[in-house]
Amino acid sequence: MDFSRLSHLRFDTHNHNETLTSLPSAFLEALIPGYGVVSMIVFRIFGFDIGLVVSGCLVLFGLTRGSQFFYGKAYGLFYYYFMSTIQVEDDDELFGQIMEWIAEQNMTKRSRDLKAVTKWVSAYDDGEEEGKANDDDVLDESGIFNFEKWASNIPPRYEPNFGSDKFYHEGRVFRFTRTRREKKRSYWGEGEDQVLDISCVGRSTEPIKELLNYIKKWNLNKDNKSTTIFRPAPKEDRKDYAWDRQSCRPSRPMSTVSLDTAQKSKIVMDINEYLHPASARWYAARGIPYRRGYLFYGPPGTGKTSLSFALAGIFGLDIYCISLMEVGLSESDLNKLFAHLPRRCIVLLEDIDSAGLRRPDEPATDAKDTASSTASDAGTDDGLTKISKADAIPGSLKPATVATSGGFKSLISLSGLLNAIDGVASHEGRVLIMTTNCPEKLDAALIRPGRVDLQVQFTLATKDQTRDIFKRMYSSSADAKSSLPCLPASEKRPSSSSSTSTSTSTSKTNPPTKANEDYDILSLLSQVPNLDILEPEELQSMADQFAAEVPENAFSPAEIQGFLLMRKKEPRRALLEVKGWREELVEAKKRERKVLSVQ
Ligand SMILES: Nc1ncnc2c1ncn2[C@@H]1O[C@H](COP(=O)(O)OP(=O)(O)OP(=O)(O)O)[C@@H](O)[C@H]1O
Repeated sequence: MDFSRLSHLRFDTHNHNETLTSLPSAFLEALIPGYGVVSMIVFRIFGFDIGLVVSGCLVLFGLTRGSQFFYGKAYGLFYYYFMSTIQVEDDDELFGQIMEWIAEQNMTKRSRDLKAVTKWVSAYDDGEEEGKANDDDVLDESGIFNFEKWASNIPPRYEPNFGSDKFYHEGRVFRFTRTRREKKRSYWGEGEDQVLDISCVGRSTEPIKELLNYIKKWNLNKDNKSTTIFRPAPKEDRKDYAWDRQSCRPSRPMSTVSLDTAQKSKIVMDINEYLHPASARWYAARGIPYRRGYLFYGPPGTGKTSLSFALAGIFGLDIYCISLMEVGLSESDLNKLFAHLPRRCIVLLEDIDSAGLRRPDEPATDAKDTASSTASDAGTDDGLTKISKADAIPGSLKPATVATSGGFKSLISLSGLLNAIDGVASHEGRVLIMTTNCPEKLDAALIRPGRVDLQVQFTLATKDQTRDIFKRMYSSSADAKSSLPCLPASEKRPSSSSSTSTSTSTSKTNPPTKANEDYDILSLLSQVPNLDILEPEELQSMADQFAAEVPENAFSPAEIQGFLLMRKKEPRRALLEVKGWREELVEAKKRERKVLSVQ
């Protein structure tokens, strides 16, 4: 730029030969090298002064920038004095709910600037996504389910991109702003920290609060009821937040847990009464800590976890799972976890006995316990545990840091656990469920009334439970049918009342035409049967026959369910084969064999 040319520029009001256009020309000459030559050429060829056009553009540019500047300033002042805002951070449950709601609003539908999200989903999370995929198009030409093909059918979710936009709700205009914040490290790697600002005109946040309540209700009323499962956040993140949302499962209906009806109703009624808002006042008026604890005990696979999830579903509670065997989980972590629970929730402490919590002065009774006590000493030497409270059983609650199966050391002493469960800092309003296979190994202090209010026994399958499991497996109700995969249309065959294991293996359908080394496997696919549809009376009679073949209190519901799952479309085959399976299982249990030849 040749600024020396600016020295030629002077405001001479007496010189009328100097036109107005020479003023910007002199500026442009100084700012754009060669401008004078170009303007002269244009003038000579076209006969007009290019300076007029350029100065017009400059004035427009200046006006635009100026108005932008003043608009920004004015909006800032207006925003500051006449608008209200509520901010939501991305680690809050509300963030996801708002994004889901806003994704369905007109603002997102008409926007030309969107963010497509293909979310990582866990096995349980994808229930909702599944609905969006086309189930008929998930098998390849050989009839094999292809996950990539299935996943490619799921459309991404479109969300508003970073920035601002406005939307209307119930006659009011709101401003939605999504911004990035500095990145923070999370369990899954480096994640993006985002915030949402929802604003409205007016000096009250009331309309935004109403909107957020509306979104929460909208979220609740969506068809798919689900239970969110939380686990302790990874050690390095625990100073920021205690819990990590792990997955979201469709809620388990209570009816799918086979248990004595009286027992089920007793638990449901007890929790229902406890959760009622009036109960909190009742407890407070009597000086009783507002907490409720349950002990579910019984052999493995009898439905302890299943009932916990069904209860969470029925009461719309989230589940907070803690394993005392979690590596690195210290007593202060445990206290923090209990202190950071929401107002109402279920805390699930699974397999409490295998955490090896016991009084150190108890004699070791088996090999595992011997290992435990050895490690207990080692653990104490580490100085990793300390007695934080001894009010429950004075004097006797030394740290019980032990090694259990797998060689991990639980850093939690019995006193530390008791302190977390019902210490002064502990949370009120939660439902604590502890599960165990060996209640006799538990310390009496852990299950004393006040900590455990109701003990629920789970037994090996009774005749009723066996019947129930059979009926649920083969029920032809709409729900049951829709959850079963179907064969490609060309390979469907009518169900016949005489279909058995032999009929499926001899069924003649077109073998796969592809000549490749997988031929044998692929040809088996053509023999996969379709679900035998049973009339209710027939189903009842078969369930009775099945229950008559399975000895009472000998097998767990999980074992029976496992056997039926292998024949989930073939109730008749299950009836035919139950005897062989029963004998094999009884024999295996007698000889303490872990593997079965009939499954
Ligand atoms: N009473 C039951 N009713 C219905 N299904 C059951 C029942 N018991 C077990 N099952 C089935 O068996 C499987 C294992 O059940 P679950 O995990 O609830 O058992 P658990 O008692 O918690 O076992 P563990 O003590 O080993 O943790 C689940 O798939 C569940 O559906």
